[in-house]
Amino acid sequence: MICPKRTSELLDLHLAPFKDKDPAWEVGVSKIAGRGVMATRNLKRGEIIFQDSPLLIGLAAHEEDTLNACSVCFKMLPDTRFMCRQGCGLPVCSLCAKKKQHKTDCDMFKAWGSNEPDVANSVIIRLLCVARAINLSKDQRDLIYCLQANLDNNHRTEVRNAAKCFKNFPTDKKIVEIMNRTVAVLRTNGFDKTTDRTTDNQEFNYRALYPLFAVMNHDCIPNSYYTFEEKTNNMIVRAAVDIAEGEEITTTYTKLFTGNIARHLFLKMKKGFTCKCPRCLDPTEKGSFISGLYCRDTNCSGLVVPEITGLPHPNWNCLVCKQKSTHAQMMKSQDFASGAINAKVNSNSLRTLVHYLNEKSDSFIPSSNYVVIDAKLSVLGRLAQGREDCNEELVSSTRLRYCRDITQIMDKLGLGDSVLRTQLEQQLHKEEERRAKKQKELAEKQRQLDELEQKAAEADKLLATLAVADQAVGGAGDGAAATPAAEQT
Ligand SMILES: C[S@@+](CC[C@H](N)C(=O)[O-])C[C@H]1O[C@@H](n2cnc3c(N)ncnc32)[C@H](O)[C@@H]1O
Repeated sequence: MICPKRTSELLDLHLAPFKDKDPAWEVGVSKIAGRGVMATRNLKRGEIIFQDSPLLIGLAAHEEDTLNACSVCFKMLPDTRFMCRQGCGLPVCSLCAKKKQHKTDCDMFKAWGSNEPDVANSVIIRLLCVARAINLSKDQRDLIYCLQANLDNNHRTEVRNAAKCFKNFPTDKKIVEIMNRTVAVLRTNGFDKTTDRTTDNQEFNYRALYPLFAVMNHDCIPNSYYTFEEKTNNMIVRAAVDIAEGEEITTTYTKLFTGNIARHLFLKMKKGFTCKCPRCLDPTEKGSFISGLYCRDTNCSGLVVPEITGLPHPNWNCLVCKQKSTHAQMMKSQDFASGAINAKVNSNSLRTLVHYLNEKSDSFIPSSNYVVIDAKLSVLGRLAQGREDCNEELVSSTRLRYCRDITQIMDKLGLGDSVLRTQLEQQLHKEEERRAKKQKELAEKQRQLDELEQKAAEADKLLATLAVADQAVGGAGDGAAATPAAEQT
């Protein structure tokens, strides 16, 4: 393990513009693994713990991505003429083309000589984040070297493949080693993520290295969560729950709603470790039954969970009738359910999907299963876009029901705050407010109706009285008229 003190010194230099005078964190020896980030005082849920800025950042440029995003500001560019006119092989906007960052990138890639400088090549564009490490200061580079790098067999492939795209790719061992090391550090600690920018409403994929975040260990129920500052791409880490002084601040490297086995496989294959957090050690995942399936015995309504956690192919056990099933048997049920639900998710009609989730899927997959949760999240996402052809009542009831279902599962898991929880709570709040407002309007309409009815009843009553009076007067009149007439005759 690299000394936490040296890591702290280098992090202090990197974070100098943002670091509090009295930071709420320090790098220390972790009980989970190697170094970790520790709380230096009690932290309240929601409190900012630290701000981290990217030491390296660049476009993710996956093969399937559109490549017309600026390599400096990441803004999407028009489909044509987005490549640098200097022939470096990088996409850049006209504003950023004049910036120092691009000049450095451009000089480096021009010297390497892209084979096809006018064609956007995902391998070249993706390499930029890695290649930027070459031009960092010594302290910054030391910080990269200070971070954990899982040196698996594949970490050299990226640079090797990129080398084929240039005529004069560096052969200097030191430079190639910096790039290979950076790839390994990025793979162990980096971010490869999609972001939706709210201001320009554009989505872009980037890869980045946030060095303080890179020292945070994983827990499947993390006690912190992060958001990004749009302008700077800085990361803001907040407490997801109250955290006591001395406690380790953890994050999650996986999606919150992945089942035990999928999380285990991802962490083992991609991050090289086996998680032993309480959620991972509990086959029911804290009673949330996220991976739970129905018993194969049609006469039993029990839930089936893995017998032992931490295995890629465990046997499964029914919690009611105790029948054992093999992993292959249970995966058949899971695959069938996933296939059926995902087919509906990918079909065009939201109404069909909602009907299926509300009325049909419960007969073959428990509503706690991650496939159902994912499908409900997809429905909520589509409703948020507001483009679906659904009536108001369906939108409202679905939103309320799914937000409640998902927050309930989060509560069972013991998950504190997160970006997702905030979004769900906002949607719930908005929907509840809308419903309350509608009910108030309905009550007001009812009151007005009652008032009108009352007035109408009063008017009827009055009319009836008048009619009676009229009749009485009419009757008396007839008599009165008769008399004088009689008198006249
Ligand atoms: C981003 S680094 C975290 C910081 C790391 N502990 C260090 O000393 O630099 C990720 C690596 O930390 C280790 N790690 C993180 N969380 C872990 C956990 N829950 N259990 C075991 N190892 C973990 C794994 O080796 C993983 O590849």
